[in-house]
Amino acid sequence: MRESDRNLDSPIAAGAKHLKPIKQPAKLTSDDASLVALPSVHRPSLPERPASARPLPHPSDACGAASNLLAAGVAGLDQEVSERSVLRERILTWLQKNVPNSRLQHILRVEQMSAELAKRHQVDVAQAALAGLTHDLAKFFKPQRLLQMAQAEGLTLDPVELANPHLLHAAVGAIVARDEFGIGDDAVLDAIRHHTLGCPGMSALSCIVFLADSLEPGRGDSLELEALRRLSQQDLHHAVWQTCDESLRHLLARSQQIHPRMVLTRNWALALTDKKPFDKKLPVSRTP
Ligand SMILES: Nc1ncnc2c1ncn2[C@@H]1O[C@H](COP(=O)(O)OP(=O)(O)O)[C@@H](O)[C@H]1O
Repeated sequence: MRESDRNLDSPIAAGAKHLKPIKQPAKLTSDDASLVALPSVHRPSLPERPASARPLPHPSDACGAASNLLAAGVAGLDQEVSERSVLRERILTWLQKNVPNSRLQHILRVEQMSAELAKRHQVDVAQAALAGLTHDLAKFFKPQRLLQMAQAEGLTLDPVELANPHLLHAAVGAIVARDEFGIGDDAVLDAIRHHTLGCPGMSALSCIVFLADSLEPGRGDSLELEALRRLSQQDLHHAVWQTCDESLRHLLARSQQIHPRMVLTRNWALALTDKKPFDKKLPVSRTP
């Protein structure tokens, strides 16, 4: 299911032919904004007076205080939304210089699908959108650069990564997100790190970006993909398990090396999935 952009037969490349032009940075909706916590407002303490001496607050005072609080909250919210929008612009400008347009379109669809899945599963939409937007920052780094950056970071590389340095684009992408864009949110950095192979115990946010990377609409419209998209709306762990199975089948069919972390991710997600009978509409194996 997963293909490099260099392969013109890849689902992404195929899907990209039917793609819309690069979207302008979407404005955050009021729904997204509502997920941002209002900042607490410091109120100076008043000298104590006996209860009997305290005048009852005039209703208009209460209204004034409430509207001050609201104004302070809205200002904080506006600032956070505008900081996010500035960061998104910076990332988009960087991506336009560092990845081909077909990959940028994929990234934008991953951002979008991550945000939708986050909303559906009550996960932070802003974190999901940011992780989706940054998951492939290092996708087009050359193998030598990936190896060198991973080693400089002190990462221990296993034999499959040494033989396939491209797998390191996930871990190196998190380094770029941190160093180039100052992203310090560990949940977002983990979601970038785990977007290709997953990781046992990964958060709902990481599950979402892992799934969005494999299932975004540009990946195709096979029955399997459609079924996995429906499943991702209902049950993240079940969808991670099935998506790993799909990727593993694909790797086996092409005689590619398999990184064991995906097998561990698959076993973890399988163990967390209720043993319900399969949805008849969800194919579990390919028939010739
Ligand atoms: N478990 C795995 N073991 C080895 N290679 C893998 C595994 N999962 C994915 N890959 C390979 O890693 C590369 C990158 O995967 P991915 O990040 O999903 O990229 P893409 O977005 O191009 O599909 C692909 O070439 C894919 O075949």
